[in-house]
This record gives sequence, C-alpha cells and structure tokens, in this order.
Amino acid sequence: MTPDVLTVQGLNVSVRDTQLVSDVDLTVGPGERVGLIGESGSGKSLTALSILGLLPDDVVPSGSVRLTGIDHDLIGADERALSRIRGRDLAMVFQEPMTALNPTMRIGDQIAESMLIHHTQPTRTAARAAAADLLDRVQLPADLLRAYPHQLSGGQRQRIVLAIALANDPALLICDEPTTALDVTVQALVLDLIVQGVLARSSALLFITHDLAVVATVCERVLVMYGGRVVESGPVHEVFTNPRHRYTQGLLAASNLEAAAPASGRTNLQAGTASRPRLTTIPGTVPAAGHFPSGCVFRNRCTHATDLCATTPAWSGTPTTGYACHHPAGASHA
Ligand SMILES: Nc1ncnc2c1ncn2[C@@H]1O[C@H](COP(=O)(O)OP(=O)(O)OP(=O)(O)O)[C@@H](O)[C@H]1O
Repeated sequence: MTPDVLTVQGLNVSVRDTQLVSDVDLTVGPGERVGLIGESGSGKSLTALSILGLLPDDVVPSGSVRLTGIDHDLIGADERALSRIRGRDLAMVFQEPMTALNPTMRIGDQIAESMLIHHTQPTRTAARAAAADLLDRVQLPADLLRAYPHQLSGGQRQRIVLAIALANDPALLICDEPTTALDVTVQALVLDLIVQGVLARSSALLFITHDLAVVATVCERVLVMYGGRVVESGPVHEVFTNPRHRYTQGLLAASNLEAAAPASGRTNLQAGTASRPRLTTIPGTVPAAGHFPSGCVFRNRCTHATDLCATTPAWSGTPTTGYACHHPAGASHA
C-alpha cells in the first residue's frame, strides 16, 4: 500500500493553560484532496499552521506530523529544517495573497526565487523560463512577470501565490480559505486552477474552508472540526448526504446545501429554498479528470458566472454514479 503523504496523529495545540486543538488525527493520501471544515474558531487554521510549523511562539503543539519523504517529525523540528521543507515538499496558499508576496520584488523574480532557493532549477535563466511557464499555467499574461504585486488585482495576486506554491511540485498543498477574500467572479477560476494544479502534479491537497459547496466541488474526503476536535470524517458525498454528528447536521442545515436521500440512493444534494444554490447529481459516469460537461462554469463555458461545477466525489479514479453541479435554483444544466 502506498504510504500517506501526510499523517497527523494526536495533535494537540495549546496556549498557556488553554487547549485549542485536541487529539486531531488526519491523513492525506497521495494525490488525495481532503477538506477540513468547521465553524469559525473550531481549530482549522491552528491545525494547518501546526503542520506547516508556523504557529506563533506562545502557541504550543504536541503530537506527531509526518510528511512523506521526510525522515523526522515536523512537530519539534527546528526552523532551518522546516524552511527546507516549506515551499518544496509542503506548500501553502492562505486567504490574503498580499501577505505572501514581497511588495518590492517583481513577480517573475518571486516565482523564480522559489525554485532557486530550493535548487529545483539549476540556473537563474532556467528558473525564469519555468516562471514564465507557471504564469501561463495560471492563465496570466507573460508581461506580468515584470509587474509588482500592487499592480495586480486580488485574483491575479492569488494566482501568483498559487504559481509559487506549485513551482516545486509539492507532495502536499495546503490551502486555507484561498478564495474567501476574492471577488466571486474569480473564485471559481482560482478553485479550478488549484485543482488542475494538484491534478497535474499528483500533489495531495488539504483544503480548509467554511464553504461546504466548495468542499463538495473540490474534495474527495472531508473532516469536520468542532471545538478543536475532529467530530466526523468520510467521503464528501457520504458525510454530506448522511451526516452522523449533530454538529455536521447543523452545519449542513445552516449552509446552502441540504442533504436529501433520493429514492435511487444516489447522491443528491439539493437547495433547501428557492433562493439557495442547488447541488444536483446528474446520473452518469464521472468524466475523466479535467473533462467537464458542456455548460460547466469550471471550464468557463457556463452562463451562471458564480457557480461551481465538478464531479463528486472524485474527478478521476473509480467511476461513480454521477457528478454534482452547483447551479442556482431553477437553472438547468446545459
Ligand atoms: N495565537 C493565539 N492565541 C490564543 N488563541 C488563539 C490563537 N490563535 C487562535 N486562537 C484561538 O484558537 C481557536 C481556533 O482558532 P483557529 O484560527 O484555528 O480557528 P478556525 O477554525 O481556523 O477559524 P476561522 O475559520 O475563523 O479562521 C479560536 O478560539 C481562536 O480564538
């Protein structure tokens, strides 16, 4: 059996006498896309920051965080060891792209730098060429290589952060609310680029969000956090259609999604009211990775500009009974 990319065991996080995260176990398999959801303050970001070794000094983790290919535990590792891993084996995209970019450095140099620091490109010339290719992959024009971050929109900046995160083909990409600060018109594009980016590299993804529809779109498996603990986990379609924990049931009821068990037994997530978005399973086999039904906004062909459309529970791998499409109530799937 292929070992997991990430294995978190018994993670606790505390500040002085207060325990903020308790006994979190979490694994992400090779190429797997795992969502971490929960209300504000449930401990999602502290869990991610513990994995990344980026907790503030007064916040103390314990337990174990192991990453494939790294022969030591990340908990307790010194900053030198962590900085060799971060940006190479383990990459991240946070909510606010400006905090991740150097305001005084040109975009092309920042992307190239991430490869030169980790020696994944032999020369500055090679790194510059790779930077141009990465910019193209996030659908930005080559002339932005010479731009500074303040000259870009929020969505463009986040695409640059994603290009930097993917530059060294990380084993694991951690995204913490990567689209929350963005205009709705670019959220779907950024999500699409994240998923295409990890699929192209077979990187695993740990995706943190409040947004259940986004998890249904992006992830195969989900963990639900409440009060610093993981209270439920499983394949997205199972957890969203048959939530077992009362908190998950409440989360679903309060969200745009409402679980319903259709007579056919197929996944069928529907809007609770006419004004809510609708997530409907359309019978059929899952399209191959990167292939979407015509009309799908993920391929930028949809007239419903702010909707998301993708397969659930998986884009690639075993065929399943349908794919989910997140359209406004009343809209039909083209
Ligand atoms: N540096 C800190 N010192 C003390 N308490 C903290 C610190 N950072 C976070 N907390 C507390 O830990 C708890 C979990 O915080 P965390 O940021 O992980 O939540 P979250 O689930 O990511 O929430 P959100 O979705 O709002 O980002 C919260 O109660 C928060 O107030």
